[in-house]
Amino acid sequence: MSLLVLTGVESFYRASQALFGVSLAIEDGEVVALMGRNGMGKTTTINSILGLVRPRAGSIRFAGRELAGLRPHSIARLGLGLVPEGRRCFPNLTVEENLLVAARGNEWTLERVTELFPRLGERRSQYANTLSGGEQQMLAIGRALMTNPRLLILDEATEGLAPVIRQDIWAAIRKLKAAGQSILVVDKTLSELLPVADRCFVLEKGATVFAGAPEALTPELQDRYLGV
Ligand SMILES: Nc1ncnc2c1ncn2[C@@H]1O[C@H](COP(=O)(O)OP(=O)(O)OP(=O)(O)O)[C@@H](O)[C@H]1O
Repeated sequence: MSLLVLTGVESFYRASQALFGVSLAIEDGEVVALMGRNGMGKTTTINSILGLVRPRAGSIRFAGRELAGLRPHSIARLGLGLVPEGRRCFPNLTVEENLLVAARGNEWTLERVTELFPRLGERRSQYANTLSGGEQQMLAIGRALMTNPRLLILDEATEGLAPVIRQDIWAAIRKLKAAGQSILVVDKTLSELLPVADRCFVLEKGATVFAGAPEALTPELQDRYLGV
């Protein structure tokens, strides 16, 4: 059984339709890339999975369960861990407190997160608002992992960060993949994303227009669907 399956999802913001038929599937342990130019519906797809936007048509099944009608907190509890665009941590809690308040389950611990991101270990008693942008992003990923998600969702996790920090984050994503973590990634850095992805889905105007292995996403297709 697939971990996550979207079939013909249509979502709206009030009267304005944003998704016109998004279909995608993620198997357990896969890293899946969700791609497309700005405004094509990637974040709306993620919001639809999480129940933050209610689809009006189509189906979203997570671990065999239809998510339609469930509230966002119930959906999150089924095992979805989001790292949102623009990293949200508690500014007035320390790194350690930020991680501990997110903890649910016992596979991911403070120790494991700080092993993945040693910088967080070095700064464990620092307040989150004193961290650099990259460190806050690592903390946001650490917080999502502390919930022990069956599926980790990264929405533009490397956007706007210094190159050396982006490399740390990609290295962490590769380690998570090697550990068998299922991940849905939205990111514009194709040179990092394509080698780590098992499968890619490309959205155009709110619909899935490509589904396949990263090797099948030829330079021509990249140009057609992702070029500026
Ligand atoms: N809160 C909102 N209210 C109304 N329309 C919205 C809202 N959020 C997004 N949209 C519209 O929905 C469509 C899809 O946007 P979405 O943010 O999902 O795209 P995206 O692929 O994630 O783009 P980006 O890379 O810019 O984040 C766009 O036409 C956008 O203008």
